[in-house]
Amino acid sequence: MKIIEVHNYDQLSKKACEIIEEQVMVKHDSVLGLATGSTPLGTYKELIAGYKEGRTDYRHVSTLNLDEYVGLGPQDPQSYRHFMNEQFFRSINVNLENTYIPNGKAVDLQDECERYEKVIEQVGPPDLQLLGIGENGHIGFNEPGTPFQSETHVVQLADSTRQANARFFQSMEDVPTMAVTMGIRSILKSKKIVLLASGERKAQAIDQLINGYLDEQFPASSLKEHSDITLIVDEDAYAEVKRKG
Ligand SMILES: O=P(O)(O)OC[C@H]1O[C@](O)(CO)[C@@H](O)[C@@H]1O
Repeated sequence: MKIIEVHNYDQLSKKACEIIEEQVMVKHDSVLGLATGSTPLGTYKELIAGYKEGRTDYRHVSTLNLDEYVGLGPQDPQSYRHFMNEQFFRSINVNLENTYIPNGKAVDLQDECERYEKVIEQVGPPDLQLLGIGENGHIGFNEPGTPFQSETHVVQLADSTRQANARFFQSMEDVPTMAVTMGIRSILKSKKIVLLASGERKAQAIDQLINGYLDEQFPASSLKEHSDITLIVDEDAYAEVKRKG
């Protein structure tokens, strides 16, 4: 695992942007695997700035997102489709038809998982997958205990994950209890993975990722099996690793 330590969130966002821009410059029809949550927001802002300055062109790029809440559709401000449209897609020249996110409103969720896995096969795998990490080590919405062989599936969200994401909703009751997520096996198919972690809330998880063993109770440990992982961490997220020396 390649580890890039930076001072703060701003530098983390700039570094992630640099890596993604390089990917799109080298391969103009790159497939980008994208993530939601707070961590990649700065990266999207930097990428938008780069686009506006003429550094990048997303006309031929396709994107595959990791997950979506069950029950939320594109019009719901808290849906991940809405998040991606607002925070990134509408500010660049990507063709929206080439942006893929699971459908959280699908009537048959099992069918939706199978359909999305086929989309990943046909469009992907991502040349570069951007990832965040949950405090409990989740990647995408793969909660502790998810088999490493899992493909796109429906998950029951852990209480801690719902609490962590409650800040985006009016009340805890509004936070969905289920999501559709790419599985760990689906994520590991990406050619290159860039994992971002910022802030002291992530320090334990980063320590466990770097110093712990492969363990299905800690989904991010599956990344150790991938041959091209870049972890970008800021000082606070790296603090526990540093403290232990
Ligand atoms: O970047 P955040 O908001 O800390 O979230 C970390 C992870 O949690 C999720 O938001 C899901 O709870 C992921 O999408 C994200 O990678």
